[in-house]
Amino acid sequence: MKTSPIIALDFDSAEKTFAFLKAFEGDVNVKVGMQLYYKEGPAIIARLKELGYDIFLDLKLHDIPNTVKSSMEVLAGLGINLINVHAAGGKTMMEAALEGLDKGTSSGLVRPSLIGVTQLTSTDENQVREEQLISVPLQESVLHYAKLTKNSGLDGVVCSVHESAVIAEACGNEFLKVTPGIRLADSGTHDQKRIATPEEAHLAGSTHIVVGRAITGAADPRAAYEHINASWRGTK
Ligand SMILES: O=C(O)c1cc(=O)[nH]c(=O)n1[C@@H]1O[C@H](COP(=O)(O)O)[C@@H](O)[C@H]1O
Repeated sequence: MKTSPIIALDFDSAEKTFAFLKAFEGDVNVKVGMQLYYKEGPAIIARLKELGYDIFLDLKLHDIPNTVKSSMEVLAGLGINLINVHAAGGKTMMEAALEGLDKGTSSGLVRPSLIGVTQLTSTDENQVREEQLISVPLQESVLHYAKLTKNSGLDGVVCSVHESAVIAEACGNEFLKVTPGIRLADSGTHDQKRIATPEEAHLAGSTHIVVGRAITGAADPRAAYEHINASWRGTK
């Protein structure tokens, strides 16, 4: 992926997606999530690729190793740049995901980077304790999943900005820290819990930021993108 913000294309149709993208040309990173992919299927990926976008396919696979492996083999053929699984699926599942990607790209396609979702940014300390029955602090749980992801051979994690620095320390600067939950100081949090500004992401060492509603819901999405990009690069 380019080192620029990844715009979450959380739209319910190709029509709305391409209307939104008119302001962006092919020079940004985009994320296709479950809503858009389930609606439009692989065709949406082919169209975005044709226009030159770098693509994060965010389907958060989490199943038995064999199912994840064979699904990844199929998805690898789409020619995407980045894809994810839930780290909670475990080491064997993550290794199987990698195997599937390798198999699906053995004809010469570039293997997409594979990252593990640690704890969703919509999760807080209380949920981890009460609903997941995890007795260690949330940051420790995220760090545990980051190390497990690294030991499984993956390229990085999805985490919140709050955990980027500690993951960099344990897993290295090159290990991807892809951070959603990005909000400007004056915007609403919606369903996110572990939020941070683009400036904070820059300081914490996030390697990528994922931004949806702060751009897609802005009155001027291109201006919002430029503002966030400059803040994240530390040039503002
Ligand atoms: O894997 C993701 O992209 C993801 C992981 C996570 O922990 N939290 C999270 O918000 N996301 C995705 O990042 C995007 C954030 O959107 P906004 O909250 O609108 O910026 C959504 O498309 C989520 O599906």
